[in-house]
Amino acid sequence: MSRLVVVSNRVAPIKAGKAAAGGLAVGVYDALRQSGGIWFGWNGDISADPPINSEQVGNITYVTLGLTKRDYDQYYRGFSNATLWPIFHYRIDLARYDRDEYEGYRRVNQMLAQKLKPLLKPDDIIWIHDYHLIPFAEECRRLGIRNRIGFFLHIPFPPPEILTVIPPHNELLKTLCYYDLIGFQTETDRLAFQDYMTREVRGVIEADGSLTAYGQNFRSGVYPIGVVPNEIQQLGETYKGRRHPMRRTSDTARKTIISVDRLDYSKGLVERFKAYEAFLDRFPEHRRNVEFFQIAPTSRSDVRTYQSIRRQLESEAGHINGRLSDLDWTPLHYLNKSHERRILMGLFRSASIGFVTPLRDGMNLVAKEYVAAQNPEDPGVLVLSRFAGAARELTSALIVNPYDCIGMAEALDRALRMPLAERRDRYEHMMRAIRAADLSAWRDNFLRDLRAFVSQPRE
Ligand SMILES: O=P(O)(O)OC[C@H]1O[C@H](O[C@H]2O[C@H](CO)[C@@H](O)[C@H](O)[C@H]2O)[C@H](O)[C@@H](O)[C@@H]1O
Ligand SMILES: O=c1ccn([C@@H]2O[C@H](COP(=O)(O)OP(=O)(O)O)[C@@H](O)[C@H]2O)c(=O)[nH]1
Repeated sequence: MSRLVVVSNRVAPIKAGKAAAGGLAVGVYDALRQSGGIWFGWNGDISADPPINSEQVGNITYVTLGLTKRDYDQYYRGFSNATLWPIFHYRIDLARYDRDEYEGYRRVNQMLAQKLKPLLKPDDIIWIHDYHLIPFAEECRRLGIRNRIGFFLHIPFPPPEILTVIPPHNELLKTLCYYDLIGFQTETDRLAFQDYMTREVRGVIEADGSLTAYGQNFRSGVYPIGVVPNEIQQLGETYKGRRHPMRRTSDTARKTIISVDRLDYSKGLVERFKAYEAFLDRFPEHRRNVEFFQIAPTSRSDVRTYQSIRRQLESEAGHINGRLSDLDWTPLHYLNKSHERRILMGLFRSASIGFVTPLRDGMNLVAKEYVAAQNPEDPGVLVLSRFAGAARELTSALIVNPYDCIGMAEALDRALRMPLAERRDRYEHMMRAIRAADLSAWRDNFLRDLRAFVSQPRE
C-alpha cells in the first residue's frame, strides 16, 4: 500500500494529551495514527529563518516548519483568515482583500510545495487539507510532482454570488482544478462548487460524473468528517476529575448546558448568549435549576474581527451574570481556556444539553462528540444549528435557527423537559448516523476514491 502524506496548515501538537482546539487537527491526527505516514505543515511558530524539523512519534513522521513574520501576516492572518475564512462562512461584511496578502498566500504555498518535494516517493498519496492550501497542487504540478493529490475542504463552500466577491476568484479556483479529487463536508458545499465551475467558467460535467474545467479533469465528492465513537464513549465514562463542575444527580439537582467552540464569530456565540438570557427570562422556572458552561479558547486573536467578538462576548457574559446571578447561583460560566479532550468528553457526558449553534460551520465535531459521549441509558439532548454541516446527519437533534433567539430559548426549554423515552430514541438515531459515518469512513472513502480515479492524462 502506498504511503500517506498529509499536508495541512495546522499540525496537531505532537505531545500526547495536549489540547488541540480545532477539528482539523483532531480529525487528521486520528485518521493518520491508524495508517501512519508523514504529516507536513506549519509548527505554529514565527521565526526569522525557520528551520525544518522532522520528528517520529509512533507511526507518524511530523515534518514541520515555522513561518517568517511576513509570511504569517500575509498568508495566515491575512488572506487565509481575513479574506477566505469570512467569505467561505458567508460573512462578506467581515472580509477584506489586500493584493499583497494574496501574493503572500501564493508565495507560501509555493514555498511549502518546494520543501515537501524532496520528501516524496513516486507512489505516495498526497492529501491536502483546507483553505490555506488551495493552490498547493498547482505548485506541485509546476515542480513536476506527478503523484495522486487530493484536497479536502473542512469549511463550507459558499454560493458563487458570495465567492466572486474575492477579486482573484477565477485564478484561485483555477488552481483547485489541479487536484485529482476535491472533497467537501456536505452535498450543499459540493453543489455550490459545481455551480461555480459550470456557470462561472463553463466547466463540463462528464458522463462519469467527473468535471473538466480549465483544461483539467478531476472529481468531487462528499466525505463528512466523523469521530471515533467508542473512544469518546470510554473517555466520557472514565473522566471523573475532582474538579468536575457538573454532577447530574449527586451533589445537586442542577442541570447543565454545555458549549465548546473556538472563540470565532462563525460559531454564533453572541446570539447563543442572548438566547440563553431569553430562555431564563421566558421560562423563569428554570432559573437556579440550570447552569450554562461555555468553553471558548481564544483563536486567531491577532485578527481584528476576533478581537471584537471577544469584547462583545465579555460584555454579554458580564451583563447576564450581573443581572441574574445570586449568591448561590451563577447562570453562565464563560471560560476562555482550552481543555484536554478527556476532560471535555467527561463534561459532555454529564451535561443535559449540548448547545451547538454556529451561524455557519463546515461540520462541527463537537456536535458529534457530545452525542457519542452520552450515557445510552440517560442521554442528554443536542440542540443544533441548521447551519452546521453536522445537521445533515444528526437530524434527530433539536434543530434550531441561530438567528432566532426565541426559537433557541424554546428549544432549551423543550430539551430540559424532554421525557427519557424521547431522549433515548433521538440518541439512538443519532448514534446510528455517527457510527455509519465515523472517522475511518471519512478517511477510507476519500482515499479509496483518490486511488481509484483515473483522470485524463495531464500535460
Ligand atoms: O488552525 P486554526 O486557525 O487555529 O483553526 C482551527 C481549525 O479550524 C477550522 O476547523 C474546521 O474543521 C473541522 C473538522 O473538519 C470542522 O468540523 C469545522 O467545522 C471547521 O471549522 C479550520 O477549518 C481548520 O483549518 C483549523 O485548523
Ligand atoms: O478546549 C478545547 C476546545 C475544543 N477541542 C476540540 O477541538 C475540536 C473542534 O472542532 P470543531 O469541528 O467543533 O470546530 P473547529 O474549531 O474545527 O472549527 C473538537 O474535536 C473539540 O473536542 C479541544 O480539544 N479542546
